[in-house]
Amino acid sequence: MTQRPPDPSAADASPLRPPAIAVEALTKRFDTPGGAVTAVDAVSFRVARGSVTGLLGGNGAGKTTTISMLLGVLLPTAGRVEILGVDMARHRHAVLARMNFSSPYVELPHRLTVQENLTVYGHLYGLTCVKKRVRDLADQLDLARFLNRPSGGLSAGQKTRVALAKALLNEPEVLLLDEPTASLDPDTADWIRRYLEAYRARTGATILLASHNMPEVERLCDDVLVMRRGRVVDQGAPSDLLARYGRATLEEVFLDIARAETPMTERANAAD
Ligand SMILES: Nc1ncnc2c1ncn2[C@@H]1O[C@H](COP(=O)(O)OP(=O)(O)OP(=O)(O)O)[C@@H](O)[C@H]1O
Repeated sequence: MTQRPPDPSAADASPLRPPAIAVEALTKRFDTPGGAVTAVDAVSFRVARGSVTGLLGGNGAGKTTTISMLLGVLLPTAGRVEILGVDMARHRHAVLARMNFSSPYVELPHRLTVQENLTVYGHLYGLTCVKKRVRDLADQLDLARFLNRPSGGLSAGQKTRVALAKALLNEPEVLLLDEPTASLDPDTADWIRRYLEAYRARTGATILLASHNMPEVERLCDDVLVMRRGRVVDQGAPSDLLARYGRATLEEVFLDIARAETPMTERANAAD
């Protein structure tokens, strides 16, 4: 496991290095019996290296579909994704070892124990000291007592922690997290947030985090992307969004955007 130097007090938006994530006109349409559904509609955004960026949006806004396309597990209908400067459509395998994800919607094989699951993934990721890495992560994420239990028999919160351990096996430079603290009790959720903060501080990793938990986003994120009906309708630092909407909390900003007929950015663009 290569140890990167502790990075960043701040995200690296240097124009000389490609951003961690660059997305251009990304679109996903699903054909359904009821007609085509445009889940992601010509979305463009960048995520700076070393940042923790929140991906917000109401149910069905397109967050999971976007993350799936960033991972390359879902093919875009149109548009382009670059991760760490690598075109995912053409050279996905050159960058997969440097990224990882966790999602409550992707379950690990139920019958395998936690230890077996993490070991299989460790080998898939080509780690050299799988046993030690699994032991270390089990210690860090307080999973040691679950290692010999079948993954399918764990509680939702325990599964979330195992999924995070799986996502950290290869010490990714780009970590995509879909609702990482969903179904965790407040104490465990707080512990996971501290873990992610420490992980970012130690490794300089970039984290893109879809979340419905606004205090979590305010605490963890340097930058926020807000999706609505498949489009990115606003982006900025939490403090910028609070100032722009004249609100005290991100929750209020979220409600303003969710309930607006036309979000503020679209109104501004229309006026240009
Ligand atoms: N495989 C699919 N086939 C058809 N429609 C889909 C498919 N996957 C997603 N959708 C639709 O695409 C839209 C975006 O879904 P997505 O899961 O990306 O939203 P989300 O922002 O992650 O929502 P949530 O917060 O509820 O998890 C929704 O209207 C959803 O019904």
